[in-house]
Amino acid sequence: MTHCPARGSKQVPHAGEGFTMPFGLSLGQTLPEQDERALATKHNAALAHMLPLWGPLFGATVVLFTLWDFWIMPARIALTAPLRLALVLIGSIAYRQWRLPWTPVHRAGFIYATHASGMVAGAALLPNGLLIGLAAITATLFLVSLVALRLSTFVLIVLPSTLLLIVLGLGTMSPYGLINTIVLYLFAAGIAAAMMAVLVAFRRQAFLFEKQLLHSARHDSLSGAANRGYLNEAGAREVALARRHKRPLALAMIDIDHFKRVNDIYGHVAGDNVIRELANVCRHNLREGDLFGRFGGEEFVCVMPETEADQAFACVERIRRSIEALRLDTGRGPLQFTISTGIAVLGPGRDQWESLLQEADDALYQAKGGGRNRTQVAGAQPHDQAAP
Ligand SMILES: Nc1nc2c(ncn2[C@@H]2O[C@H](COP(=O)(O)OP(=O)(O)OP(=O)(O)O)[C@@H](O)[C@H]2O)c(=O)[nH]1
Repeated sequence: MTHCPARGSKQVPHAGEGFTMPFGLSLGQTLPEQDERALATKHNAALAHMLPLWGPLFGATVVLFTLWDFWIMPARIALTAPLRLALVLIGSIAYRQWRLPWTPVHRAGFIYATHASGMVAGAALLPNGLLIGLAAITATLFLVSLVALRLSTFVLIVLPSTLLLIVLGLGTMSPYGLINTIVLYLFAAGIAAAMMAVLVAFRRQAFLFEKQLLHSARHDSLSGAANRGYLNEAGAREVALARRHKRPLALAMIDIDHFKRVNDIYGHVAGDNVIRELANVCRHNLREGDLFGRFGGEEFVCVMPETEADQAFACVERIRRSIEALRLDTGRGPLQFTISTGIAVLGPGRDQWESLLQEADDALYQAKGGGRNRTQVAGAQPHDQAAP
């Protein structure tokens, strides 16, 4: 048995420190690896929605630029138009997923790189064209700040068109014009990269807020366990999965004995501490894949996938003995308490969430009737299972 906190009882992890900005934004802040991955997945999904808009957007810029080429130098249109068209066609490969292992970030990056390179290459064929090309890729550069989540991705996306701008500028511009162009371009790229950093900080903050909200909506604030709504939702899912794959699953319903008396004698603050302590002991004894939730006032439910009746019994008995050995300090003297538990396992006639709960509740009732401070497995002989 591992000692990882059970599911349904996890706390929201804090993000790594970063440089704090106005609005509480933290630049350079890092989230735990799992959260970074979840954020990237969300970002990719949003980008996948945005990608179809890029086609008409870039298509319109290419048409505008071709008209511009025609106006500036009609004689060169036979050169510039096919060049731009070729790069646009290459870029349009990325509008489809095909069967390539590329994410929407890769696809958006590829589209930007080919279209921006098309703008630069076409512009270089016109007199003073690179200046116009510079303005065009500067404008589209800001799209990259929406796409990239890391500076390295940003650099990788803008690198091809940047290199092309420098190489073609070396061949077609005066040194003075080239330096001006590069300085202006780097300035724009720097602003776009800074925008990217701020947007990423916003995204991380929104991600954390959403996660905290979701955690509060699903968990009980006193014990930190899953609340009844989430317990029912996640528990029913576990039962359906176990039923489908014909895997064992055990459900334990734990109830504090004579809790009303605890409240009456030691007060409600001590009663609340009892609930917290019980939740801590359960969390400590359950597996990471187990689900732990507060079913009602002083009643908790543990859903243990891949667990047979005897394993569930051993686990619950460990919890029961730990609780029995606890001494809590209260203003009215030391407090000891005990628990009773009913266990039900997935099987014929109890293969639904509700029927399992009912079985466990009946077994709990039996445990209470048998004298409390004991564990009862549904369908088993009380004397086999009861605590000595
Ligand atoms: N301190 C505190 N008390 C609670 C909380 N939720 C429920 N209770 C109390 O828990 C008590 C439950 O009492 P009963 O349902 O009579 O059960 P019991 O006294 O534990 O008796 P048995 O279950 O038969 O052993 C009630 O007095 C509730 O007010 C809570 O969050 N904090």
